[in-house]
Amino acid sequence: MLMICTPHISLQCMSARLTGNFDSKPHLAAYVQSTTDTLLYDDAPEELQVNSLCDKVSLYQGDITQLEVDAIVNAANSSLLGGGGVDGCIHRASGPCLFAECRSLGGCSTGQAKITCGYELPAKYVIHTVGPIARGHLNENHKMDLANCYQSSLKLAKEFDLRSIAFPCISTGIYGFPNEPAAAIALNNVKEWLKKNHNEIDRVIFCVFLDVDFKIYKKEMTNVFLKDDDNKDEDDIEDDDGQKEDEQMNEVMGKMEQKPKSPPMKKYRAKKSENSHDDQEEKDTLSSEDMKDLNQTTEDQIPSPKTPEDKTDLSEENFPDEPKEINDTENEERITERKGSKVGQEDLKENEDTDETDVTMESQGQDDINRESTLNSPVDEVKDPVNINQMTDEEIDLCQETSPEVASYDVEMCSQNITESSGGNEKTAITED
Ligand SMILES: NC(=O)c1ccc[n+]([C@H]2O[C@H](COP(=O)([O-])OP(=O)(O)OC[C@H]3O[C@@H](n4cnc5c(N)ncnc54)[C@H](O)[C@@H]3O)[C@@H](O)[C@H]2O)c1
Repeated sequence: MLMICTPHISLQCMSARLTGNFDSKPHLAAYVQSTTDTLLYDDAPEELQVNSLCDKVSLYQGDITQLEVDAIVNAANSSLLGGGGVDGCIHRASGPCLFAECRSLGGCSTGQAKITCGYELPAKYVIHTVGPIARGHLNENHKMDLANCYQSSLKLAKEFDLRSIAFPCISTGIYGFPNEPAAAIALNNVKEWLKKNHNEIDRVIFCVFLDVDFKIYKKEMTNVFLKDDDNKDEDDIEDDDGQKEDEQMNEVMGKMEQKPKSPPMKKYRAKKSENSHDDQEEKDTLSSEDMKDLNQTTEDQIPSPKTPEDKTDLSEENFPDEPKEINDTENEERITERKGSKVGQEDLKENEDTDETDVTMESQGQDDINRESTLNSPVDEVKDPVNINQMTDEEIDLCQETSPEVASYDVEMCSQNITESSGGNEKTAITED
């Protein structure tokens, strides 16, 4: 059943139909999975008879930080240190521990993805990916980079046994990727991945924020997924048969052991060492490109306590192609608010000497920000991010309490590194600027 959840139906009544592997946290709106009836919206078309591939996808319009899924994807920038738009919302909603963990990841290249815990978010994990900066016009590299964002994020979801994932419209905001081609790339890449990994995930949610994206996805989703019914070719039929066998097998296996929903980081580590030969087999079949990605993602994903010299210098010169901050009136308020916190000062300093932003992108970014704020996006409720260096031991303990997944992750060690680095390179980097 192709699900299209719209704001007309309150999430509360929808969550009443919530089924499947989702923890029901009463205070959190949850995304809807209606298993029986057609879901839908006022001018709902006939019930959409679609093949099983579409049982896995949903369209949701709203704030991604509200979704109670295994992972939400963040449209981040290459520093992974937060910013505005969906990136800013996710960082604000998840709390200071997300910032601390991102800081230990050493940035992320365009088209790649890295995973962190979700901390105070209803989602268990955040997959940070960096989309291409298209500035309103497209070339083949932009399209490939955007496709890689979806592929890398889904690859991480599979590695971490995540069963549900929500994507925002990556790169279509301040990065200026045109909305329609971006939607087509998102839908087609998710479809191709689902064809090969049908049993690896229960739900992929396309979380749109703006009406323009909702209209595009509503139209495109039926085209991209319904098309399968008409021109199913031999391979697909074979795939489906193969998948049917897998499904039966999984059903039997499923009865024998309850699959863990999504193991916390620590378990993942144990699993990795036990079945390293499996990983090796998988690596043997992966292409060299995938190998690079896989190594890059798996080794980097598990934050291990870093010695001071390990730190990657996150100052601006290491991320030259990052578009500069947009300073419009709303942002100015936000910026003044953030000036109070040390983090705000650091980030602002890093961004202060920014060169001219691209006019198209700026106006697009500006429109996005204005539109976002008119949509009462959570961006309006800006909370000052607490600076990890100023966190007391109790706060750090609280971080670890709120997210069992990070029990083994030493926030203290990380904050110690940060204190040292802010005493060392970062200060130098800033004065050099
Ligand atoms: N530096 C800034 O002032 C600034 C401002 C906006 C965005 N950003 C962000 O811009 C870069 C990434 O650009 P991008 O176009 O990939 O991302 P983006 O600018 O956040 O836009 C991506 C999409 O997400 C949508 N969106 C915004 N808030 C939410 C939400 N709460 N839930 C769901 N969807 C939402 C937004 O409407 C757009 O369709 C990063 O640097 C990131 O920090 C920075």
